[in-house]
Amino acid sequence: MDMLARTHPDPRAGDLAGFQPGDSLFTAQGLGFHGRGCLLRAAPREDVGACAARLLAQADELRAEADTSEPAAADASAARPLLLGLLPYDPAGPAPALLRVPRSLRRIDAPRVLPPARGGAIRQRREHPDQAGYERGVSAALERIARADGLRKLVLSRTLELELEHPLDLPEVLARLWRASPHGHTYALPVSEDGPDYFLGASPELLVRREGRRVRVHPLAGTAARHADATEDARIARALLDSPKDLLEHAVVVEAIEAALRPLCRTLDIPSRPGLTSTARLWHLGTLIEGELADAAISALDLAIALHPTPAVCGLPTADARRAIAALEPFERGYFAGTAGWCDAAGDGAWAVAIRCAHASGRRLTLSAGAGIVPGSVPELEYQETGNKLRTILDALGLH
Ligand SMILES: C=C(O[C@@H]1C=C(C(=O)O)C=C[C@H]1O)C(=O)O
Repeated sequence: MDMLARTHPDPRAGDLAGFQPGDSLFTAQGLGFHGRGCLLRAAPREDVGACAARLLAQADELRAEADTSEPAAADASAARPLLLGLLPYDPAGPAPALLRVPRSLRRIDAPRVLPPARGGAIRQRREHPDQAGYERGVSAALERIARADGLRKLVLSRTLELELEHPLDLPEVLARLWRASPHGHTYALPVSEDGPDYFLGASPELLVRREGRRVRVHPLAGTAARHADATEDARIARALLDSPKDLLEHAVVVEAIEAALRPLCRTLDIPSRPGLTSTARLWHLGTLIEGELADAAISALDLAIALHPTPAVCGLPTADARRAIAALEPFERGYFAGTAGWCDAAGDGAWAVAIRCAHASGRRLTLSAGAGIVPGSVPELEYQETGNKLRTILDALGLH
């Protein structure tokens, strides 16, 4: 019985060369899950938490049935059913939550495919909104915050729409993304039934990881562009650690995460000041928060739902920021600023904030990036910051 095929028939195990349209990928800290096919999936509009529990319980039952009729699995890791998922920024928006228990799953520990030195070419590009439109949006956001009716921060984003010479070559592009950020989270999930549309990216930001009762969250907020000269780069990093505007942007995120986690944890360790996290192009303020769950029944996905969206991608208070973003951004975020990750039947898992990403549909690609707006934000600098974030994903995709 082939209800839960244990490994892909592809002989090149461990190699992304076997990645096919319709497959899913999520990697975190050098460990990747490559899923193929779909054994079980969420029903449209089903409650995400309840649905995940139902899918994993069903997958467990199917595994138990398969166990009685099949020899023991060669890959012990496959014995625990696991779902790969992508949740949209707005749970009430048009993009549905995607949760899938893959028909077969394998663990891969390195991309191995060698991407060519040069990537794909861009035929057309359009910024939406354009620079003037984005900067007007930042000014309008600052006015809303200055009204002193409660809104303290909002994250305003923009998109870059591209038409490419050729559709993305997925194995190549995923290897490129993974290599570009080996310590981050590389993800690629099909957003259509048969797999031609993908949402993919390489996020430096961990929304939440759960291992048993241990919980880890690593929010990033507050950004500065890096410099090629090492002395200047170090000066920029020190200045970021002392920037009142960036410290405020960051503190708001930590405050919201503490409010969400405190009731769920019996211990919670929150450093009093942020540290630094770097990517190839950017410095970020980051705070590593660790805790111990009060109730081991709370899964990684439950935690992701409780935390999402943090003010790193939305704002504070959340409901006010959501409304302001809907009024000021002239596009639907879809899966951008949502979360991508995995969860197993024991409740363990990891979810990344879905940023530094692209929605790919044939030769069309939509990239999105946002920046936190607080008192002291300067419209032109926020435009540049979102440009640096967009360049990160363009570089990682090998586009020029
Ligand atoms: C919203 C994005 O990034 C988030 C916003 C940041 C900021 O405003 O400084 C930094 C890291 C991320 O939490 C993005 O990359 O699009």
